Amino acid sequence: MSEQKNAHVIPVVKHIALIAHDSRKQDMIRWCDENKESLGKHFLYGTGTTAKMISEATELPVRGVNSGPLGGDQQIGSKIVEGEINFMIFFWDPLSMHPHDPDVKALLRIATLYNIPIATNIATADYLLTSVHMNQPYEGKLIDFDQYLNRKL
Ligand SMILES: O=C(CO)COP(=O)(O)O
Repeated sequence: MSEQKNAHVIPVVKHIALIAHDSRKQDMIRWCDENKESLGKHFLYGTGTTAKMISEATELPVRGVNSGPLGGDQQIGSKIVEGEINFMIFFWDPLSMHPHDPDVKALLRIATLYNIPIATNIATADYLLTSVHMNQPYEGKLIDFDQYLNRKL
């Protein structure tokens, strides 16, 4: 076997945050289900309820933080600042107000500031997931990589 074949293979893996407001959760679940194979290559985070619903519907492992209204948006924002998230899919609700609107705005602000690609609808999420950047090996900080490989979330 050639040396090349024995070379250590680095898996293609990015850290993606998945977040959806209630009126958009079904869109998020459907999109995740349709893209299950591609998403399965990446490490997924989500706000509490979104993460739970995606995991239950698709069996994709999604590491949940708190629910959005209970600080989940801020936790995701903090992970962005720490360099732990590469892409954000955030299906926010453009038709209603939320009690944690300042947190939503703060998350969008911090993701913009840190140059994180953000998809707020299915069309853009499709572009992100099929982008060459999504499919380049991860070069940044990898957290809990062993856990990721074993899918022990
Ligand atoms: O409110 C949210 C984002 O602002 C989403 O939170 P959940 O995923 O917990 O519903």
